[in-house]
Amino acid sequence: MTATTSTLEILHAARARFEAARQIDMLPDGHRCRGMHGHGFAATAYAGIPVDWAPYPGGEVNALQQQLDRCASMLSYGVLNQQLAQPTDENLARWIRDRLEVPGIDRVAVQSTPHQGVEIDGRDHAHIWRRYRFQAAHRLPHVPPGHKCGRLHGHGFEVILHASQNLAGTAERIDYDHLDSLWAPIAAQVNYHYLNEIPGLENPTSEMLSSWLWAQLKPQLPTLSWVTVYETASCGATFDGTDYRIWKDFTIDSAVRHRHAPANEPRSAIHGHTYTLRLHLSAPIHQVMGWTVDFGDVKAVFDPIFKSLDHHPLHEQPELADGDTTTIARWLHATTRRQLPQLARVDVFESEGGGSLVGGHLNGPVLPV
Ligand SMILES: Nc1nc2c(c(=O)[nH]1)N=C([C@H](O)[C@H](O)COP(=O)(O)OP(=O)(O)OP(=O)(O)O)CN2
Repeated sequence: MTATTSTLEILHAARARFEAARQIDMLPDGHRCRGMHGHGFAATAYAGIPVDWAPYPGGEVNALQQQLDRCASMLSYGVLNQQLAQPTDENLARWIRDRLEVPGIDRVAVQSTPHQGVEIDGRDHAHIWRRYRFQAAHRLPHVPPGHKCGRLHGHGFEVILHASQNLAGTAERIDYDHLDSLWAPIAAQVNYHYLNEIPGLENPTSEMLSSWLWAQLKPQLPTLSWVTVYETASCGATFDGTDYRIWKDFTIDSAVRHRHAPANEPRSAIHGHTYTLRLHLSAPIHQVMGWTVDFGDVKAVFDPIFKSLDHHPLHEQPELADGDTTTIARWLHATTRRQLPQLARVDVFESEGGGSLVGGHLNGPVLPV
């Protein structure tokens, strides 16, 4: 459930890490995860927290964090089977969700490794995802002369395959392993290759790559819900079979204080964060360029706003005086949309996974931060 202000949806987010052991007995004999083993888990909760629930306006993310930390501490350095019989990622996410004493929980995600996880959405559906890497070269043949992406260059690309399926009663490893088996022939085509030489990838933007991957995979994986392509660590595209979305991350190092925090709350004093700002844009694909909006144009348009925030005291700007991530994300959404009407959503994280999401619609894949 999201909190809504006129046309905007707002989600607060928090993440907690915990180390724990588990064995998953329902897996077939011989499977590596049948034996006792351990993971460094990350749990993330997203909630549209109603006004007046947190101890002070602007304290929502911290209040959610405390709740999530409490749940994680019940699991930390323990054997998960003592809490739940089949501690798959999906079951863990439900277990945590059921113990969060927070109104407006929208989704809960669990990552068992940096490369895989499950998210339980507001309709109780499970979305599993798994991340793959490949090394490849490309050039964008239609960009204007002098554009750096017109030159032959390369990336360590990352792809996340998201499948929407309810794993209840089935073995989680079948699904992760199934994704692996579908990815293997694609990896053989793209890894250590020049993408422009692959039929269908003559203009290999992130957008074109995401829809090309979708076309390869969807017939074999009807539950495929999104394909996400990271072109670099800070930008990429997502395709859901119909619509494209891109995102671009920015990092700002800024000071802040929470105006409404009580004096005994550390956030009432001047402090600071290395924030991650993630701008999501949604637009029809340009038929020649093969992209929605050039990442470079997003950077150029956002640059003055970026410069007004980076290495500045945010709370000294009248619109940001409250100092919390929701206020910052709302302001960024309003201010940036005037210059970039394709802006669909803004995420502001003050810590790993902890922050606020603001936009017209907040559905879509939650990308690991
Ligand atoms: N919408 C798209 N825009 C751009 C794409 C694309 O696929 N879709 N691709 C490129 C280039 O190939 C390029 O490699 C990406 O460059 P850039 O946007 O500059 O991203 P960086 O991470 O290198 O930028 P930083 O300066 O590190 O922020 C261009 N545009």
